[in-house]
Amino acid sequence: MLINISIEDANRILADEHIDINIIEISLLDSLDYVLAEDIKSNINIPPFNRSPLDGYAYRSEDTIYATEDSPITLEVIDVIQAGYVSNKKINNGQAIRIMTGAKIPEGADVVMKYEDTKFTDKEVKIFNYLKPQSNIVKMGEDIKSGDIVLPKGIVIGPAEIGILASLGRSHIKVYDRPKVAILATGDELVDIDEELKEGKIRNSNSYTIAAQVKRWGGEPVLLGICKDNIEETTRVLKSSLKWADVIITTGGASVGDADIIKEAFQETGGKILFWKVKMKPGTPIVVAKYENKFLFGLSGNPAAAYITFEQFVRPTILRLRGKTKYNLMEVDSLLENNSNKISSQNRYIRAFTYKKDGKYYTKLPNKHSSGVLSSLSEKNSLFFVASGMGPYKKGDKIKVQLINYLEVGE
Ligand SMILES: Nc1nc2c(c(=O)[nH]1)N[C@H]1C(S)=C(S)[C@@H](COP(=O)(O)OP(=O)(O)OC[C@H]3O[C@@H](n4cnc5c(N)ncnc54)[C@H](O)[C@@H]3O)O[C@H]1N2
Ligand code: MOO
Ligand SMILES: [Mg+2]
Repeated sequence: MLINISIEDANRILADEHIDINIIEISLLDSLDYVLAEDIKSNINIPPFNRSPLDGYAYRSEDTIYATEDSPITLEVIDVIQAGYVSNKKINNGQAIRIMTGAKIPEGADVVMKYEDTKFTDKEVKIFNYLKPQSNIVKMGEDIKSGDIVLPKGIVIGPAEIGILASLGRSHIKVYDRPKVAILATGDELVDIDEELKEGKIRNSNSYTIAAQVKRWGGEPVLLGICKDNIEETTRVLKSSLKWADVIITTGGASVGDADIIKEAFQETGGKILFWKVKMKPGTPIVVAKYENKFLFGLSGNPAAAYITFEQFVRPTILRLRGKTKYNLMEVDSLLENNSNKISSQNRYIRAFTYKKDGKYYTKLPNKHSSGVLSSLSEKNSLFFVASGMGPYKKGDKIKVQLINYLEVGE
């Protein structure tokens, strides 16, 4: 078992683990934010015909070569085409058809002039200037050509992709499924949110924080409730969850206390421990195991430690399980707003609020930092990483922060 490893090694070990991704078929609108699991090829041209981009008149360009402001050319109007309809008339010399935006260009016409630049009656239209052939004609296949791979496998489905799929007539598509994530709180001291608080007890907040983080990154959280610090009971719950969950996250019992049994429980399930303890604060005692193709994350019981180690180590795994290939958090250069007097003896992620003003990012640190304090994580959107031995920092120092809610956008 690897113990007390660096943050980089922990990330590398996790990234090297093989990921089995499930593919499901899903209805179009439900596919928002899923990753596409098939190449989408078009079997039609879009638009499927040459069409008018304007409300105006379609005619033959050659008829109007000599049209000028002072000496307009008059054409006979032989039909009207609304969008969605076609004309069975062919335009000959000296003729025009009144046409609406989106309608199919009639046979014989090679140009469209908008209403505003003409003078017209029901029977005639006057053209005052010459337009080259093909002016104001949207070509068949301008948007999508038949045979094109319009959406490649691996892209994230957003509103535009949903529209493209709709235009291709796809009501169902193949996507990578969302991982099912079982969440278990462990600790004799825990009661659930609707239970009375007796002496020595605290409420289980971790399960809810973690479930919200899982949801935010697109996993499907399933709360397993609370387990006592008992290895048999914990192992039993883990084993039954391993039958259906892709990921199990526990909180508590990860350290060296008498009742800290998570590492042993992971082993009892038959899982292989990938590592235990990472050189960082908060969250040092994280334990990660693999059982077949499933991941088990044993996070510290301390609420801020669980929150931060989730973002560093669990989030990338959830995103990979959803078929995403980009999963690093966005990092920005920022200016520190307050002094941070501590010299860090260990690598440390400090919770922070980062905002933009006049084109620059600024970062404010809260007063409370302890790994047992959850309240000061409220409205924090970033983490200031301080490597071991670094600091103190003062107001105005240039720092780098991770934005917790945004993924890095790369090529
Ligand atoms: N002798 C040592 N003691 C500790 C060490 C160490 O290296 N040597 N490491 C400390 C560090 S760092 C951390 S972090 C914690 C990790 O603790 P555990 O993962 O074993 O978690 P617990 O002991 O079960 O609980 C810690 C703390 O968190 C509270 N807690 C637990 N579950 C929840 C929950 N679901 N919701 C809210 N709060 C929860 C629990 O009551 C404790 O206060 O160990 C240090 N000790
Ligand atoms: O690593 Mo622990 O999470 O700081 O208290
Ligand atoms: Mg403990």
